[in-house]
Amino acid sequence: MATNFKSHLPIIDISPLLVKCDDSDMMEDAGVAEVVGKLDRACRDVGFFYVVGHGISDSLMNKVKEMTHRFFELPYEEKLKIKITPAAGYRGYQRIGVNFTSGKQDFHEAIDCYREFKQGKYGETGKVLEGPNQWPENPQKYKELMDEYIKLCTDLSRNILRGISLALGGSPYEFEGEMAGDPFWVMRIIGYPGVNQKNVIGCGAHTDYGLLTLINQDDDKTALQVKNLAGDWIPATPIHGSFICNIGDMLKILSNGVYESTLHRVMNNSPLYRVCIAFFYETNFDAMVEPLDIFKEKYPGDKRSQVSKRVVYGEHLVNKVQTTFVNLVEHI
Ligand SMILES: N=C(N)NCCCC[C@H](N)C(=O)O
Ligand SMILES: O=C(O)CCC(=O)C(=O)O
Ligand SMILES: [Fe+2]
Repeated sequence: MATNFKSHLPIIDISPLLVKCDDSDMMEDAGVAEVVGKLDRACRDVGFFYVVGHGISDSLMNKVKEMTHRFFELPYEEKLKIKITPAAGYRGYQRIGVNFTSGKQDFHEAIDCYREFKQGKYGETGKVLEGPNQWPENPQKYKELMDEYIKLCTDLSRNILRGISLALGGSPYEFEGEMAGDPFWVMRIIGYPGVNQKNVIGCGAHTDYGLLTLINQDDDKTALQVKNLAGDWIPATPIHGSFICNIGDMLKILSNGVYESTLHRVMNNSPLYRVCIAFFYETNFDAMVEPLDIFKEKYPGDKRSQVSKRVVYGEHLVNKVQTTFVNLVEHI
């Protein structure tokens, strides 16, 4: 695990990158080069970092969390109107205890959303996740708000990945085109009830499945924990207005193992209800993901580059979803 940090996660102000991210020669800008250097260190050493200067307004970040609190406060019957089922493409609301990580029940409830796509577009594999996202009637305009948020998160993720692509020594566009020019995305809107006992596992240790994750979490509870090289769990204390950004399994493979996806878990050791909106930016659904030639050439002798993995992203995702919700299948 590429996490040799001791306590804090790095904080990166990416605004210089965003100013230039549409210029192909962005690396000539000193500000961009500095951001790229920081991204490289953070991705090599930690796999997790805070992003500030990302251009998504505080008021939108907050509104997304406020609306989410309002949804989870609704009575159970109300939330169950948009219940997750295999027939609904595993989209919708799941009560506490439905989600499993490594065979254990997690203590959270959530709405799961996936990018929508045309029936049949991704064959048999894609069928598992087909269907429209399910949105509640209340709070009103929740869907509209989240649609706007998803659009901004998609653009932001692509732009951060341009920096990461440069950080690996590639062009800005190694994670576009055939690999991720038509990126899939996943969004989990998650609620963790407050507890009065320690060490209740809100979400068990896992790595994320795709390229890059953007986490928008409540400011006043520390619950997300990241595992370092020494095996300690380091708290990812909230920083107001920031995203926590972390590397997923597909970026590990594409980078030839130079950057790794870091284990993390969630424990809301607080009596207060915590929400988190996790946006997962992924490759194309049908991308065959394997180490990119450019990174195999650049990092041939690297010990960590023994990534022989080759996986179709959509299959990786569907496998994970079916393991996570194995108990739902019986209730169709
Ligand atoms: N789409 C992503 N990355 N979701 C991460 C969820 C992690 C928990 C899930 N139960 C699991 O077992 O992985
Ligand atoms: O609740 C969080 O802070 C993170 C959740 C998470 O790791 C995930 O859904 O993949
Ligand atoms: Fe995660």
